[in-house]
Amino acid sequence: MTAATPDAGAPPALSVRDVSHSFGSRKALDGVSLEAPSGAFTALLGLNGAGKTTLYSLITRLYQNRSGSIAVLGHDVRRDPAGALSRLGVVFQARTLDLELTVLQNLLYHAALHGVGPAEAKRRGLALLERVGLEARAKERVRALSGGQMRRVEIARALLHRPSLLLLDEPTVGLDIGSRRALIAEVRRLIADEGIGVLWATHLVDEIEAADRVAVLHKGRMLLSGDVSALRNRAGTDDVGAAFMAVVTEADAAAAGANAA
Ligand SMILES: Nc1ncnc2c1ncn2[C@@H]1O[C@H](COP(=O)(O)OP(=O)(O)OP(=O)(O)O)[C@@H](O)[C@H]1O
Repeated sequence: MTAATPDAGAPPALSVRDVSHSFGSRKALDGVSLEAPSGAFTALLGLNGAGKTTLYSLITRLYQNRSGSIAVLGHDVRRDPAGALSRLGVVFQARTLDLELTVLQNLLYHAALHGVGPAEAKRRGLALLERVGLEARAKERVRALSGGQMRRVEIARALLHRPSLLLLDEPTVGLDIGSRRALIAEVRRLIADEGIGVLWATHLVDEIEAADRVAVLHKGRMLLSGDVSALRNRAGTDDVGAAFMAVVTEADAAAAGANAA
């Protein structure tokens, strides 16, 4: 298979501009902007409570964004929700498969919700299961799968309607090191083969590679968004973990200084 190259003139897979969100008086996101290009792995890096899940909830329209704009491949989620959501595949942090249905039944059910006909859904579902190494388990109940295998089914399911953007919210939580590596490698292959854009929320810096894009979210603010080299240069270290912590610590110190003044 040849690698897919994204159209240079096309809008980015995801564009977030100046988005804020509050829960009562608690500001969870404060003027957040971010771009995830097609054909690239963008890591949304943030500690617990940074605002990653809130941002995903706004992109997927679980919450409605009231300020700023969010667009999936140029389709604004507020003005053209159907156009945006049809181009979006999501793997949530919590498992969302029906344990009592078979693997294939889970996929067919999801495909029906997206208007994919049964014959096409079965053909594509089996092809995607083969991709993630689970074709032989298609007729088993999901309950019989391991956590890592369930995650791979969720990724296959998220790709059924051929989205341009795949959002994953801390997808490796609870997986062992082998399953984590296999899952990340699979997603990277998908990017290379199909040219989709991926936004991968995590706090695990070892999931990031030198060629990736990285967006550092901290306490609701986007501290940095760009190439991994931009993060390293900003912190003056090649160690991505140390660079992440340096940027976060600097932001905390600046906030403490501003509060004391
Ligand atoms: N439904 C809610 N009601 C009130 N506050 C909320 C709600 N959801 C999130 N928050 C708050 O918003 C902030 C961001 O939370 P969010 O879950 O988006 O962070 P996160 O980066 O996904 O964290 P984690 O890595 O722990 O999952 C936190 O201060 C959190 O307490």
